[in-house]
Amino acid sequence: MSKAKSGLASVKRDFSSSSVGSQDAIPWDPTPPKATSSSQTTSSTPELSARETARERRLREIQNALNNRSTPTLAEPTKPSLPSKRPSDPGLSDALQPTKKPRKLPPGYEDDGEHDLSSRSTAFSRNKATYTPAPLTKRKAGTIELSGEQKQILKLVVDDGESVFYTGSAGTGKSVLLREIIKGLKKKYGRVQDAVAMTASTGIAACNIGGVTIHSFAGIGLGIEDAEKLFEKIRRNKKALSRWTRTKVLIIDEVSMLDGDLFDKLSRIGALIRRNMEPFGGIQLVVTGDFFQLPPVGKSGVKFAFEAAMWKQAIPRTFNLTQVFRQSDQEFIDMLNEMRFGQLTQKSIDKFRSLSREIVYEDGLGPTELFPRREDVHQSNNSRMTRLNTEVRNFKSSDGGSVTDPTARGRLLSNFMAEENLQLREGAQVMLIKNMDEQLVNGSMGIVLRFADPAKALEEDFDILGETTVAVPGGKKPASSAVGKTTASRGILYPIVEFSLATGAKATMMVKPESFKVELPTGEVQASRSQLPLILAWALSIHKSQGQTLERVKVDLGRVFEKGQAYVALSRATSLQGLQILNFDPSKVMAHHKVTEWSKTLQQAVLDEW
Ligand SMILES: Nc1ncnc2c1ncn2[C@@H]1O[C@H](COP(=O)(O)OP(=O)(O)OP(=O)(O)O)[C@@H](O)[C@H]1O
Repeated sequence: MSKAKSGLASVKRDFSSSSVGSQDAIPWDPTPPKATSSSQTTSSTPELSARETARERRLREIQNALNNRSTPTLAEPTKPSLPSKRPSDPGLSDALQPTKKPRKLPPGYEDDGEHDLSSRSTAFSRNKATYTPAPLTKRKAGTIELSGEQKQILKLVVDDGESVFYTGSAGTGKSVLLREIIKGLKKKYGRVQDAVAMTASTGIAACNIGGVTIHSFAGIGLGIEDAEKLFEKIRRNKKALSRWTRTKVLIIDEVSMLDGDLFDKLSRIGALIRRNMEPFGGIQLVVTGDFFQLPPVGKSGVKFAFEAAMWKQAIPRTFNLTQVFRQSDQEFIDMLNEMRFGQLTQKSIDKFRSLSREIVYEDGLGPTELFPRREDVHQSNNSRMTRLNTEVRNFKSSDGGSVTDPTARGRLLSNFMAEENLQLREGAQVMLIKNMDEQLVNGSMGIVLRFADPAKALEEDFDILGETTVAVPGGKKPASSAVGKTTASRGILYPIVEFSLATGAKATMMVKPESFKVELPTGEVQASRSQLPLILAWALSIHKSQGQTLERVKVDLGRVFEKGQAYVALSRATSLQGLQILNFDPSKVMAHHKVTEWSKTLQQAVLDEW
């Protein structure tokens, strides 16, 4: 086998643009598109669809402009008194603009020359910037073309069965690649029971990939005892024992938060159970994460997984993804990379400081404020809700699953992004927490326009997102009761949300409940929750924001206390224009010295290998 090019030789290249291109389009389908969500819009009323392709939309806009009429929206709010005014058609003026200077877009994006990042009007005056959201970039709807480096790792893992650790700075597509790897492995192993174990260091990260925590997979409880004692414990747990024996590939996501001692214990346990003295008993490992992001929690002296005695032996190959997808502005990418390595130049410090201005978003959709503490998140969201002064509607989740112990169950359920009690009001700013189709993805932001009865979809002309079981508005039914299907929901009012898409277009949809699960490789659902796939999004914890891509971000660095937190928070933003930073303090953005040192040795090791 030809030796794969290890990106770690190019850790330095992180500071500049990367160039790996890719030829073959790989269809990207995070969750199967709901037949209803896309097809309804396009097939039932194509001329009114807010979800048509960007090109169709532009043609219609131009046609409308020529005919001197405004663009119709999918569902008009019944109450015109929304909290803020949104332009009827933000793309219209662009249509009439002279062609802008071409700009460089990262591979994976398609530029037809019609849109220019610089065309977003961000006028700075007296420490205030006005931001008129315009189409950001045009990405091929429905497809993400994996870069060359992503494809290379995919092949090594799926085709060649190699154990790998791949890292990369924020936004380099680690999660996108992991989803492709999971897809590929599931296809490879088909029905082989327990073959692919999808785990992560924390519950939230595990939920994001539809898996379980590494603790839960391993059956080690808190994992405090030594490996031999834990081995005895697992031997008495038939299910855990069988998982360890059958697993062919163990995926560990967000490894930066995994404790180094635990890594060694797991390796030893695998060897003991499988009677194979190789690390992890010979199980193929796929480990990913960015050690410059959040560190292991709950211990004073942090021991990172790369400090584990078995780390190198267990994962002989390491790769560094270098192509940043989340941001396309090279200045911002460079600033984030400097920050990641704790090497901020004065120029970048000045630039970060200049971002303290308030940004006025002309479409009324405000930034998401990121806080390190949950209390601040609740307080911020609650105070914004109270200001709305519209009727509160409570959506209570319907929970289930095989874990019955209330504490254990509560802990599992608390990892879901979906709330047990979701309170919404007309005008509430919300974020979608599930990939629904190509355009409405985890992280899509919107505003609740009104509440309506799904049975009136045809009459009132709106589309419905999410067509599964029903959460209980008002909490009238017990939380554990599994309730009926869509047809049984007659009379229940669900929110109609106007989403702002990455293309700059709007999509107005009714949002219905979706199910969220913590599932073992056997298919056993440990905990499940049926709830609207929405959360209030004026504020979010940095912890929950990990993995998200946000176009409008506000961070007060004065509140940040943990290494890596500032980097995670700022790197969620897609552009400098959509980022506001209060109390910027260079000492708050320092990388952990162990991680910085480790990354240097890695670089050297790979250079030697070359
Ligand atoms: N090959 C690609 N082509 C186009 N867009 C991509 C590609 N890979 C990733 N992206 C996009 O880049 C953004 C960041 O991707 P992703 O969340 O996978 O990065 P990440 O490395 O996991 O980031 P983080 O470490 O910050 O969580 C997402 O919007 C994703 O859709």
